[in-house]
Amino acid sequence: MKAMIIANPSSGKENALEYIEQIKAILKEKGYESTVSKTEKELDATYFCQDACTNDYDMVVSLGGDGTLHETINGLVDQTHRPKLGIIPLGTVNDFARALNIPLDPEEAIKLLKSDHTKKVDIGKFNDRYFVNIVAVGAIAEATYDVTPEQKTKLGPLAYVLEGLKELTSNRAYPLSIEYDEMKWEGDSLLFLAALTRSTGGFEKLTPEARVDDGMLHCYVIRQVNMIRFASIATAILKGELKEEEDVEYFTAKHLKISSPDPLVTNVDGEQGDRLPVEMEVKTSHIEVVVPELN
Ligand SMILES: Nc1ncnc2c1ncn2[C@@H]1O[C@H](COP(=O)(O)OP(=O)(O)OP(=O)(O)O)[C@@H](O)[C@H]1O
Repeated sequence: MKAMIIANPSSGKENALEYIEQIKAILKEKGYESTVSKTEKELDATYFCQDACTNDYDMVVSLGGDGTLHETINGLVDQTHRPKLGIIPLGTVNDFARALNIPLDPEEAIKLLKSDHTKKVDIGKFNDRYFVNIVAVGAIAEATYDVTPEQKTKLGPLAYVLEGLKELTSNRAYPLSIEYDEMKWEGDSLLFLAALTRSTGGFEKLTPEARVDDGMLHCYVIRQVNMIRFASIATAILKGELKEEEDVEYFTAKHLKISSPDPLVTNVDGEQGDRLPVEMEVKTSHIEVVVPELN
């Protein structure tokens, strides 16, 4: 069997290469011959992964942060032969690893590669690219670009949450039109979220209803509210009860289109995405990931 290790030397603490021998040794025990592909720039992970698919590799291991993982998955999704995916998280947020209960300690995640336990997970299509965790539209989505690399290193996921909350309190709402399955929602919204997993933005309670393999986008629309109501929504987020709030519309969808008269930018798995209008759908149980047995 053949495995490709896609390693981003610049991820996290810039120590990806220190783990390569350990990964190779574990994969060898499992009967894999490994090739190492080191990324040098944006999209390298996507091209490497596409090569692994067309050359019939049996497994691809992403060794890096969410950016590397995202690029790797984008290389997998459209292929007919899709190798199993192993994830060694080295980044700051590691949302997808959290959602799948993959250890955040790289050494522990490497040991997990021995496991025969896998899970087929949903992938979201967003215009002509893919996402695994969450799409956000509104003030919080715009805010995540203000997080500096220093803040990210010091505060980790909290940096996004703090920036996001700061922006939300500015109480800027945007007119949104959301067509989902056979339904439609229109109104002014502070924030729209479409989540595939329960771990989003480094927060394990933001979207607790979402499961990685339920074939659904879990959507939350926060309406324009006054500061008192906003405080109640912020508390609900911390308790994992966002959908219970009266100013929050919650629905699930397999397919949706979202538009606005304002040229709003989107945030897709923590990175800047296309401006509205955008279209999303779910590819159900599309990628097989090595996970711990408790999944
Ligand atoms: N050798 C390299 N040097 C610099 N950047 C690279 C290199 N190889 C890939 N990249 C780019 O670095 C981006 C960020 O990588 P990644 O998300 O893995 O690390 P990170 O930023 O430390 O993680 P996180 O975002 O979770 O904190 C990737 O999306 C990729 O485009």
